[in-house]
Amino acid sequence: MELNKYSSRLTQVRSQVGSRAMLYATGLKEEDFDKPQIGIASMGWDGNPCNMHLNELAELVKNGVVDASMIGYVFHTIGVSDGISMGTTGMKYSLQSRDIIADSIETVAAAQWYDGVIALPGCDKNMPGSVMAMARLNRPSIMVYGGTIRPGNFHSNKLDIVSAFEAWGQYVTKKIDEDELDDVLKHACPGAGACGGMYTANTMASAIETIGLSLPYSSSIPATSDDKREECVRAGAAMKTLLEKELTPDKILTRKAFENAITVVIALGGSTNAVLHLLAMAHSAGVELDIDDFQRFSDKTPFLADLKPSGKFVMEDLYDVGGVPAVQKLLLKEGFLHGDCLTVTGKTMEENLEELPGLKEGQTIISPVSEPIKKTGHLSILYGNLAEEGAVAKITGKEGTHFKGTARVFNSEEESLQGISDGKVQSGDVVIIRYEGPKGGPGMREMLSVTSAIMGAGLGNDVALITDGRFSGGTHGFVVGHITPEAQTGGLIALVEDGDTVSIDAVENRIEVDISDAEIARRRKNWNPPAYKAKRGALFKYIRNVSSASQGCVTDA
Ligand SMILES: CC(C)(O)[C@@H](O)C(=O)O
Ligand SMILES: [Mg+2]
Repeated sequence: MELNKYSSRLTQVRSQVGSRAMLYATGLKEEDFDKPQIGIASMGWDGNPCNMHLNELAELVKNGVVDASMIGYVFHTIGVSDGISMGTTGMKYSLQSRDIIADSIETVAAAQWYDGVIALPGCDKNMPGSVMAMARLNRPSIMVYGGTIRPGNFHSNKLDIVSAFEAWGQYVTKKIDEDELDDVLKHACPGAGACGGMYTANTMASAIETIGLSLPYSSSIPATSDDKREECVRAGAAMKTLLEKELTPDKILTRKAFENAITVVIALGGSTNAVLHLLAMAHSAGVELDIDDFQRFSDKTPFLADLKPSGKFVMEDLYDVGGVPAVQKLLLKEGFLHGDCLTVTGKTMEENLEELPGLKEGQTIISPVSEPIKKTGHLSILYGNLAEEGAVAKITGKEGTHFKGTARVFNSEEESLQGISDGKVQSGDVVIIRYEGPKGGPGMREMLSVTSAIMGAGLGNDVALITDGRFSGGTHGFVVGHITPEAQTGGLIALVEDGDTVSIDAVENRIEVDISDAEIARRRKNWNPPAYKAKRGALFKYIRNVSSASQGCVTDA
């Protein structure tokens, strides 16, 4: 069988003289022209711990590709560091970077006729962006996750990036001083790797490994470990198998595989961003999935993992007790997963797991299914007059299931942070942060600075926060995001005023503001949508193209 189905369009067609001349210049010899060509998409760049080691890993991937008698071409795409841009207008570029990554990998691989793609992503948006491109291209593909960061150690406390955000809340409320704050910042991120708790990067890597597009353990192997380097080299041989079996993403990205991913995200207590990203990945793959599917699986999947942000442990700890495959093995045994889904090993999930160990005896990170942290999932899809097209809540149970309070309205993240510093937010308030939606923000910033300030200020159990923006995987507390329709497009969230009563019911899955129809009509008459915040450039294009949060914020609908 010919493995160079795509690249042969350049290498085997006599008239493609320009192609052949230029390929000679890249170092190919005559005997290389019938080898498959693999595009290696590195999201490496120096300025972000999640990504700063990826170019080096890409060279290891290339070695593995060459060892398997194929040609490897490393190319690059962009990234945004959520951790670095958080709390600033820079974060408006974060979500759209997912679609730029997808577009750029699709562009290079399609234009250059690569026979397969191996992607090396690190930070949050890199993983879904890579998979969206793989689905669109539908050529054999493997994602090698850049890996999780190790925890920082300080006075025998395990620190991570969220420790830094929460330290700020402690500092402004005078619980720690300047020196203690500095110590946290200096120790929070000890090297390369994506944020260490079950935050968005580790959530998406776990979801994608479960879907079957990464080799087993990819999501839990730490970034700086020898195991990660070894995984990179192994990807070449795995790619060869995929080419031989013609195992394309459409055979892996099935409805059942997405159901498995949702189940694992819920068992692990993963980021609310998984809702957006899995919807977008399903859209690229042509798989039917909607936000209500998340409720269906949340209703029947137990929340098991004592991982940060709501728990104690980090991804490296999970790796030490068996990693994501051991969690899959438990869930498969208990009947929560479809074992017959194909993966990039060329085998099914069940076949992969047969050869792999289960959770280590005596471990305390993953609860048994009979004694979960919470019987049902932490993700809820809420509806009501405040979210006629849906909203996503993260309720781990520690915060309770109902909240009724007084609206404290802010028209941006900055306003809300100022409000908290000024002591405007008090126990019993429902903090509303609006005009932060996909079009209004634009770009649905993550409200991690705000939720961490609330936590750090000790208000975590006493206030709720709702927004048409989104949350970091590091956010915990009583929070509802992705409110759709967003304020910018006239959702009722735009008409709420200070002092209104808002109720959130995470049992009945409702989110309502108590205003009469007559009052709503009166307020609506006086409301005009504010001007878009971008008038040209990338964010303007984003505003024009982006779909709602309930549709995954895709830009090609
Ligand atoms: C900075 C974080 C924690 O990585 C965040 O961006 C997330 O979404 O989890
Ligand atoms: Mg993020």
